[in-house]
Amino acid sequence: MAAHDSVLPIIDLSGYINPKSPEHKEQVISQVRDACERYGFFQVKGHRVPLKVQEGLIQGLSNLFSLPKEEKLKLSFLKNPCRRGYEASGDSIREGDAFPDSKESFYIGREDPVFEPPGFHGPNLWPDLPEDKFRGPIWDYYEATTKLGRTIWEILLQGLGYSPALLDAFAKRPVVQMKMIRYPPLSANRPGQFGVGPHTDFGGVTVLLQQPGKEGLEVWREEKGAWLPVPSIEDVFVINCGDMIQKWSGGQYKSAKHRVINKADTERLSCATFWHGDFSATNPLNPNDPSKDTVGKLLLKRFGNQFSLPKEIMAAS
Ligand SMILES: O=C(O)CCC(=O)C(=O)O
Ligand SMILES: [Fe+2]
Repeated sequence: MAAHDSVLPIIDLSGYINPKSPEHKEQVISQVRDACERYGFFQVKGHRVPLKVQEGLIQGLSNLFSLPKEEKLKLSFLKNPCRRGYEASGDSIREGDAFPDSKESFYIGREDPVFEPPGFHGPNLWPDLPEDKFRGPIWDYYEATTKLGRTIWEILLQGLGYSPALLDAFAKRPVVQMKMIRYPPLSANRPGQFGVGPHTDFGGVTVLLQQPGKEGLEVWREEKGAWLPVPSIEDVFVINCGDMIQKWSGGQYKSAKHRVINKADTERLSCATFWHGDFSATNPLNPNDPSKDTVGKLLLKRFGNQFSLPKEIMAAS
């Protein structure tokens, strides 16, 4: 495993999705397990998300973030009970950081017709842009990465010796949230300000697309005491495990700290699809886990802190 240490592995998922033999599939499962144990992060190719869909997403993000600020603020996520919509630069700060994140973001999730407390299901907010400029390509991408997130969960389960069929009970109507992000050019930041400050993701599997050629993501390597930059490669996704997976796998799969610093003097776009599972589902990575914590309970614990959810939403948890 020597060569692995200074770069994240790039795993070819075609060996799992379209295997030439059972061994081929097993090989991918064990590569993913090794990467999750060692880094909590890896990159994937052969994932079956068409390049056209990825390009459509990046173009859609560019269309959205170029809207006038007043237009974007009309869609503020702070006024939305499902926390869907627009988050302005400066709305998000973590304990210990000197400045709020410089990024601006836009959130969507499953498209459910009515709001359901505590706020993981409900309708999305869509900007006033023609269908083919935003909603169409964004939804295609959401669906494709939702499928990829499920495939990764299947692989993670098998890496721990469980059947992928456990996912049927875990994901009847999974919470899958998508965060589209724009990082301003470096010169727009204050000295020491992060695009996104150091954090771990709080839920299940994260499927991340970095705009090709726009670097900035770094992963903390505890053993080395150093940040490892994650290259931004066309048609390659970054996958990582959140805190729920670390907890539910008994620490076998890591939830690694990461951050974003856009060092370039051009904007950087990215998009994270957070695939969590059903709100009321319990641990599929250890079906004998005595704690009966649900996805919803664990998410609310963290969301509550980060977004200052209104009291009535917290009370419903
Ligand atoms: O933009 C990126 O590369 C990473 C974003 C991220 O870590 C997050 O939104 O949780
Ligand atoms: Fe993250």
